[in-house]
Amino acid sequence: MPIARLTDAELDAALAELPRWSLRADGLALEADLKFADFNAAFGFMTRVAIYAEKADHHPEWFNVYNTVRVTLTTHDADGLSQRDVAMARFIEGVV
Ligand SMILES: C[C@H](O)[C@H](O)[C@H]1CNC2=NC(N)=NC(=O)C2=N1
Repeated sequence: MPIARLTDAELDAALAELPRWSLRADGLALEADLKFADFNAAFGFMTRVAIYAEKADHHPEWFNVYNTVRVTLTTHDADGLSQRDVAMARFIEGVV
């Protein structure tokens, strides 16, 4: 089922609220580069996000190298950004 895309105003508000996150060049995703103390901390973070993702049925795209995780949030069912991405970014800010 399609999900509503963020309006320009909603997107501006989300970017203001989430300083660690930036808009991908194509405007269809939020990105953040996160750094942790070590691999254990990075993988612990990914585990917490994975549990959220399963509950929310909303899944991140991410790339992990040792203590870094590059996270990309987009809503496939919206072909762009939705409030689900904002909610996930907020959750991530609470556990990072
Ligand atoms: C069938 C299932 O509910 C959908 O494919 C869900 C799963 N996880 C998802 N994750 C993300 N990031 N976007 C989606 O549109 C999405 N859709």
